[in-house]
Amino acid sequence: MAQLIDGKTFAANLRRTIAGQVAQLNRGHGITPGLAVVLVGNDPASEVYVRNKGRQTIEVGMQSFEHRLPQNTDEAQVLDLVARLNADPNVHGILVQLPLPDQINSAHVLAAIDPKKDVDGFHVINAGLLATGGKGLVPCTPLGCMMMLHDHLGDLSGLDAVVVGRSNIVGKPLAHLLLAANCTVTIAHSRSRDLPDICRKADILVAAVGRPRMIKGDWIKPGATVIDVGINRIPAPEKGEGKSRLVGDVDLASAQKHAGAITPVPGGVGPMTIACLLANTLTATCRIHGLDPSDLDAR
Ligand SMILES: Nc1nc2c(c(=O)[nH]1)N[C@@H](CN(C=O)c1ccc(C(=O)N[C@@H](CCC(=O)O)C(=O)O)cc1)CN2
Repeated sequence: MAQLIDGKTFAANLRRTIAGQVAQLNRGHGITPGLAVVLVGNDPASEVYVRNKGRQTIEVGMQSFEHRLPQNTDEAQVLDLVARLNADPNVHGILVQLPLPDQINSAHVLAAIDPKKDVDGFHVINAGLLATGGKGLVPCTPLGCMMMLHDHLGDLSGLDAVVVGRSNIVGKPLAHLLLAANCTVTIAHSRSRDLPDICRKADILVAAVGRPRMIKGDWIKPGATVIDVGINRIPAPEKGEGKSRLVGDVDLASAQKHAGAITPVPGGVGPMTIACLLANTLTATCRIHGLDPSDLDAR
């Protein structure tokens, strides 16, 4: 039976470390990191994520600035807010919660964020720095996946990694991070031919395709480490009428019989996303103030 990689505990430990580093930054330099989160509209899942981000930001000792705009906000209004946040010296990190309402072009908004404050790591400058081995800000979910992989496997050099999914937010940045860690990386997707066979070659299998329970146990190499990034809400009539449950992109029950270790959904990669957002905010704060984040005590 596969070991379950506990993202909740991992994230809690990371937040404890970050809280210590924030206190250190505050004591030593009089700096308090500030994170601004922009939520446009009333998507129920986004509401929950933004609330959790605000709460956890405060818990680690950072300042939280929450900006809620109505569903009918136009692009110019969001761009105006981003410009003000770019110029605000108390704000070190800016995050615009996705998805945005249809009338707003996300690419325009993400491009308007100062890359130094882009704690989501979605700006093309940060994407380019990641692709070319530079020192930018790395998207939170892939960063969390790498932390869990290093913790579980140590050195990843020479391992075969298959990433199923090619999004700009997860699949592509994670492929770059795995490559930088000396893995042999294959990016596959829903249209890849012989997807089960491609997956069976993986020592590290990452599922980020957005299709509930698509990856079956017999697609997994015995003993492989499986990272399930999927967050899919499916109907759960057994819990009562109109109820739903969260499942990943991997069929956990069958995967557990083949994998060596696997991240569950919920409780795997998800909690690491917000913890890594806080880590990125700390990194951004240090860099903006000309400090080296690695000088902070990581205990
Ligand atoms: N600007 C961004 N927008 C979005 C991102 C992002 O990284 N930046 N990612 C997702 C949503 N997201 C954070 O924003 C996020 C998703 C899931 C979780 C999480 O902890 N999931 C839990 C389950 C929570 C639940 O019960 O619903 C888990 O997997 O255990 C945190 C953050 C899209 N938008």
